[in-house]
Amino acid sequence: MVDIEAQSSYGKSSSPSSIFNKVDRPVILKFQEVVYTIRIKNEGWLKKNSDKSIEKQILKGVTGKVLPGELLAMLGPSGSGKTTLLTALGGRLGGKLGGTVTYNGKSFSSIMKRNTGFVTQDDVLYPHLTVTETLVFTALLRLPRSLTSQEKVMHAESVINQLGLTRCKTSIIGGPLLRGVSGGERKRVSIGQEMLINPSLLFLDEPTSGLDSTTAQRIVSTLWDLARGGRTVVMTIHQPSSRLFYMFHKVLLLSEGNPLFFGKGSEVMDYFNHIGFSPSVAMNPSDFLLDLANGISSDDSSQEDQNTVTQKLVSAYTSNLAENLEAETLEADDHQDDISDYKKSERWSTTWWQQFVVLFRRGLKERRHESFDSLKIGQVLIIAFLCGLLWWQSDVAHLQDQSGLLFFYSGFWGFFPLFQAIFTFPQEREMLAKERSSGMYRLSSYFMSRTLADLPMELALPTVFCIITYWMAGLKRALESFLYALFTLLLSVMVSQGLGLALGALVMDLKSATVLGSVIMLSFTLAGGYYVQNVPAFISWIKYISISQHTYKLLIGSQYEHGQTYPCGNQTCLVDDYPAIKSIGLDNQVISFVALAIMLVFYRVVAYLALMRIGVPKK
Ligand SMILES: Nc1ncnc2c1ncn2[C@@H]1O[C@H](COP(=O)(O)OP(=O)(O)OP(=O)(O)O)[C@@H](O)[C@H]1O
Repeated sequence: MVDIEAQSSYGKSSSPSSIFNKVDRPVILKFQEVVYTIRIKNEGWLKKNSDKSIEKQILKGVTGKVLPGELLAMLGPSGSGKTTLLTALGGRLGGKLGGTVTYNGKSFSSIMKRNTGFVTQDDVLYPHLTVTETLVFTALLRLPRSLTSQEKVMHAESVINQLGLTRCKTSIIGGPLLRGVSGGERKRVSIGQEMLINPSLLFLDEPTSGLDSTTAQRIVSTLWDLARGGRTVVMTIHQPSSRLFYMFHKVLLLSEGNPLFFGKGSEVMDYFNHIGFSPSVAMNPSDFLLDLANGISSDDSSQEDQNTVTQKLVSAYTSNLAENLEAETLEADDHQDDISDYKKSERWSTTWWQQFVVLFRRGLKERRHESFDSLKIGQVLIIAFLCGLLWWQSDVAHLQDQSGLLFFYSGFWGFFPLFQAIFTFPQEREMLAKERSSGMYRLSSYFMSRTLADLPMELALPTVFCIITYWMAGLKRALESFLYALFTLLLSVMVSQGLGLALGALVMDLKSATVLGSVIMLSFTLAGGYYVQNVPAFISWIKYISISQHTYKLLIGSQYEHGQTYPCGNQTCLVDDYPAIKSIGLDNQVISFVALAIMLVFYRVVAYLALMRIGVPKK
């Protein structure tokens, strides 16, 4: 693999291709009568007696056509359906979508998906990676396997240069609590990630929101240049300045899901003038359009109510524009180049192994601060030394103390990895959804890399803990017993980690997953055979799935044998008769190994299956 920072000087000397070059396979985007309905649950105690759910129509028959080289801006007030339509056109919307959307006359396919760039409203980027690292990792994952790693790095460098990111290429992206690059630079990084694949179709959800007008202008100019290279560019925008407005080739105006205008940006004012709506004073066209979409006519004298204005605009659209648009979208395209000509075999740009290696390296880089978190390491070391001191050189004469230490092992190393792992997938949800919906990698390569990247540190900490406490506390002085105890502990850590991964992936909400994790692990601990020796029969099943029970049993097995005695009062007693050992038994160590091994696999399979729903539109 290439070293990203070492390779980053490539772009200076050579620019392999410009992102503004012509695309090979232009795409004509057509959408006819797009209707989208959702079901909203009627929740709350006040609505107890009403119907369980209501239907809400978000898009009410939107039609349009965008040609290669055109930049379409979708305007409308907040909640008018812009993002919903953009997501539908980008092939990322599940649920009840009516009407037809075609790309060069074909429906959306996985090949089309790989030729589509989609920039979401919120920039979903890793905060601890630099601009160069972000784009290089994306290039390594998204560019075809026919290119070498060095060529991919050069390509990323050329995108950095062309999007004007050279000045901040070594800065980290940053996040809410971490200072990084500016909002405009972050947006350009998001656009750059999509430009790497040189898409024929580019969708952007409010790429200028939150930016000053000069930065917004720069971004729209970039999009305009990208469109000029034969791309079909569709974006949503809230309130563009008049400078920006005249850069749009086409404009779609929405109001509560109804189209009010679709056509050339240069003709929009004439159209509204023609149907009797014109601004009373010279104003920014987008302000005027938004007023109209909100049902506010600038003609103060009429004092019409907002619904009447909207109704008038909707019927004017139906009688003046709808028919022509319908006819236009039904026209056969003389476009011969078909996106489906792409080789069907290349569903993924890179091999499974390449994806795994890149994702593994990216994971290590992004989480190096977490893995080597001094607070986490300090916490484990302090507890290890405290345990060592509290149980200092206890021997079998203090069987109760020793078995208490073993039970503490199983409890502490049940909870600790569980709570580390619970955060894994909820924290990555948005990134996974974004990258999976653009067909960047297989779920299996992501899953393996994500779970394995954390493992070295996850296993190093219990190993250090065990080395410190085992010898300080004077547990059985035999290498064999030490290794047995260490192996048991590591196995148990991996099972608890798996449970944390599964809960995080299933619930995808940190608060609920943490509560659920605490309840489950506490139940396992209570049923571990230490506190309650005779678990009632009707709840005895919990023993079989309790991580603590199996870990405790194996740890006891590593220290004591049948028939071994210990001094109790004035006499000697059998360890077999010590209540906590008697209740869980010294036999059937193998069953506990098998049970833990099954749980190790089972929880990971559950996590994997739960992740399959992320980044895939709901049916
Ligand atoms: N899954 C959903 N559940 C409930 N409501 C939804 C859902 N999806 C969309 N909506 C509703 O549909 C309407 C349109 O949403 P959308 O995000 O498309 O609007 P928008 O025009 O992009 O708004 P904004 O400019 O504020 O981003 C909103 O009222 C929104 O609340």
